[in-house]
Amino acid sequence: MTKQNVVVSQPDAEIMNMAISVAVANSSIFTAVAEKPPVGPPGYISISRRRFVNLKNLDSFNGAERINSWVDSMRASSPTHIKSSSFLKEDWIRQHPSALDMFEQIIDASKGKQIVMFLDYDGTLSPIVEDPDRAFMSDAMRKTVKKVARSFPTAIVSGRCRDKVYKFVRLAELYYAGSHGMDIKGPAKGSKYMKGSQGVLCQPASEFLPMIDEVYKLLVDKTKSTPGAKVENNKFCLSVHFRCVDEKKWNELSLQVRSVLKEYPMLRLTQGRKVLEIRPTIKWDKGKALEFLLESLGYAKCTDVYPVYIGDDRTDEDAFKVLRERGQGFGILVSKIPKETNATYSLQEPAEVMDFLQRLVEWKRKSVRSHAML
Ligand SMILES: O=P(O)(O)OC[C@H]1O[C@H](O[C@H]2O[C@H](CO)[C@@H](O)[C@H](O)[C@H]2O)[C@H](O)[C@@H](O)[C@@H]1O
Repeated sequence: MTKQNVVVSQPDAEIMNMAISVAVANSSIFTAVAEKPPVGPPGYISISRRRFVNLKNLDSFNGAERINSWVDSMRASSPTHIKSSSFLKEDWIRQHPSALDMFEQIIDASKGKQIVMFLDYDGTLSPIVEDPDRAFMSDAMRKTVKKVARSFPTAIVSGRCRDKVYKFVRLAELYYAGSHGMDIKGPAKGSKYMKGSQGVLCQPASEFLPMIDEVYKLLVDKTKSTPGAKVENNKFCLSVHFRCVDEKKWNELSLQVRSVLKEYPMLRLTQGRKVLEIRPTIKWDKGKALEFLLESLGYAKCTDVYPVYIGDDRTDEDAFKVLRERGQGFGILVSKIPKETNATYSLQEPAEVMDFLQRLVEWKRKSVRSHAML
């Protein structure tokens, strides 16, 4: 990495045509979409804004039906509503076996390859709780993640804003991709895997900051009449929490969100666990963040890399899909209930995630020791 900041040209007026420059050394992620030779400083690659914004698939705000379908789907995927038959569950587990049960096979497949770990935060490293500000991770989990980071390059990939997730995790040796990957920073301590990576590596949505702040204020104001509603500012995206809102009021809350967002076609909605996420309509997600980090670590074209992504939410599916398409490594979905997923394996809850990570660290320790004795 020669330069470490994403440079984005002028805001609003020509938003659809402007170029975005992203600092990536020898990048291949962006070259495929680059229309013109770089116009930014050396070390930056320019991407046409027209290409960067996913116009065809603009998941932008387009009506009450759409938002109602989000709410219906949020309702349907809530564990309190799902009564899956034991047959369904067994079938699902056959298709997505427990990563703990498959541990030996996983290790065999990773032999001779560099494992790179990607960990989602909420619902993966910390249990889901009512108050998003109190989603603490246990000290035991923190110690485990610290050991993981000593053994393999490790990144936290979260929908939360990077600073906030850092405050929960408090490990300076990790890469952090906050705001669903729209804010990536290297380890504060520096990295043995990527020299000079302490700074911000990628912020592809920085021109959206003023808009996100504006919409945050509007949403706070609009939703204050709905008891239990909470709007969280995740810097490059926003979360509107439904968890503490009476289910009878979910439609009302969704309509409040709609009434604000209809004025902002450059923002789109995605759905998480009892949360609607509002984010820029750029083609960037946790999958792109994973690719960016692999590339930055120098593994873009390596056949001997083995990325492992663990996550519990819909937004993690983008990363699972990338791994499936690359045919490298695998995803692990954290879920107690059968869900459609691109992950290969499953784990039931954060406690099982910790077991899996501990086994991985232990295996690594033993394999380093046995190599040293050769
Ligand atoms: O990508 P993640 O790290 O999983 O972040 C996704 C969202 O997680 C948080 O919300 C979720 O967890 C809360 C605390 O357990 C829970 O109250 C909420 O219902 C869940 O949706 C976080 O607050 C959001 O901002 C993140 O986008």
